[in-house]
Amino acid sequence: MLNSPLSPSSTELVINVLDMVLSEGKPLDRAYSHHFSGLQLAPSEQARITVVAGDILRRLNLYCYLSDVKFEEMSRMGTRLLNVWHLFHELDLPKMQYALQVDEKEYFDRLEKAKAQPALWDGCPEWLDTMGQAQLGEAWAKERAALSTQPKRYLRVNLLKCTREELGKKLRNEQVQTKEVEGVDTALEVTSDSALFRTESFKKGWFEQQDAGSQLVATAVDAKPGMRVIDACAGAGGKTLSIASQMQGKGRLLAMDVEQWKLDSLKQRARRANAHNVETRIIASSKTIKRLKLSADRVLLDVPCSGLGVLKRNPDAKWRDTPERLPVLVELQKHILQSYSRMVKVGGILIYATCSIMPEENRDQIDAFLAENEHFKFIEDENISVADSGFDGFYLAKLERISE
Ligand SMILES: C[S@@+](CC[C@H](N)C(=O)[O-])C[C@H]1O[C@@H](n2cnc3c(N)ncnc32)[C@H](O)[C@@H]1O
Repeated sequence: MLNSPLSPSSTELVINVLDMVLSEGKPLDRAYSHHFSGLQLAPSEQARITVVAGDILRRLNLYCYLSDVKFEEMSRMGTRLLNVWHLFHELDLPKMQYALQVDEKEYFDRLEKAKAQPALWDGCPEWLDTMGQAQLGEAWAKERAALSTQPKRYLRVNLLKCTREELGKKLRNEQVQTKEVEGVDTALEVTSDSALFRTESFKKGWFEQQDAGSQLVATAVDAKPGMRVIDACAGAGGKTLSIASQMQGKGRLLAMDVEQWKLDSLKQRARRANAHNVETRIIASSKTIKRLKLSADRVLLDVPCSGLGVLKRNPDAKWRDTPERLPVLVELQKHILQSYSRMVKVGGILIYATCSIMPEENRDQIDAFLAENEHFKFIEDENISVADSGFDGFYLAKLERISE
């Protein structure tokens, strides 16, 4: 975690970030950019602040319990929570001038009680623990624990511009230390606290930051040069760019979404990456899909989902989300599968993916789709487990269209 306490000013920044997320409901990355803008923080100090804020959000209920602070009291009581965080990680307390002190006896009593409550220990809200237990049974406990750990930073090498070895070497010259990720040919893990986006390698489009699990999903598309490929829920193009590099710039890659601003950002990233065969198209109505009937060799449906596989990276989501959102998402996923699968041509492959680890969004969807749809044959699926892989959690299934 850290090997020395935060400075008083960094402690205050952490409290402000937490307050913005918890009281104003702002996403964590927005709170960081708001509070970091205009400050000349060294990249290493910025990294320390994000490590602490991220860890607190991953186990917010635990730290709140240990410090007897409520989520909504962060601006008034945050100094006590931060003191408890330091105590928990066996660090000296930060030297804040006006901090609320910790009653150490009370803290150690609470610590013992917390150890006997695994879900609290893993920073899991009750609704999520109930859901995980119901959907994953015995496998849930290890996923829950893994979701409370600090995520690693991964890069995807842009093979349109360089090899993984070349990227590693260039980054080393720019004081960024990396190591190759076993089993994911396109991935490097960043092992230093460097500011990645200021590097020349980034500006030249040699890499994108992308979790290794997400890279595995994109690799499963297995797009070949010359194919017609559709990425139908492309967002800002994390997977589109990876598919573009599989295609070596040859063939047609159509990136679609319902949000134009995401496609605009995708276009910009595609230019930087030299991904010239990417075309974007907004999904304005069902006609956009109908016009592409039976047209694609590969269709990736990286559907909107609960994001419960990526909570290490987006820990603020579990304090905003509610269980009521899941059935709505499941219906939308069902609709997308039914409707967008029409774009796959006979002999073509449909790849369904989520960044969730819940079977209801994953294999259950595929089983229900296949039960109603004789035109597709199941090829394989994969659960990318947070606990087993160390990456974010994903699901992917591959289906082949066998008839019109
Ligand atoms: C999981 S995200 C995609 C992430 C993206 N593939 C990536 O790798 O960066 C799901 C995307 O689906 C889009 N979406 C939501 N409803 C949709 C719909 N009905 N049709 C197509 N895309 C939709 C969202 O805007 C969002 O960008």
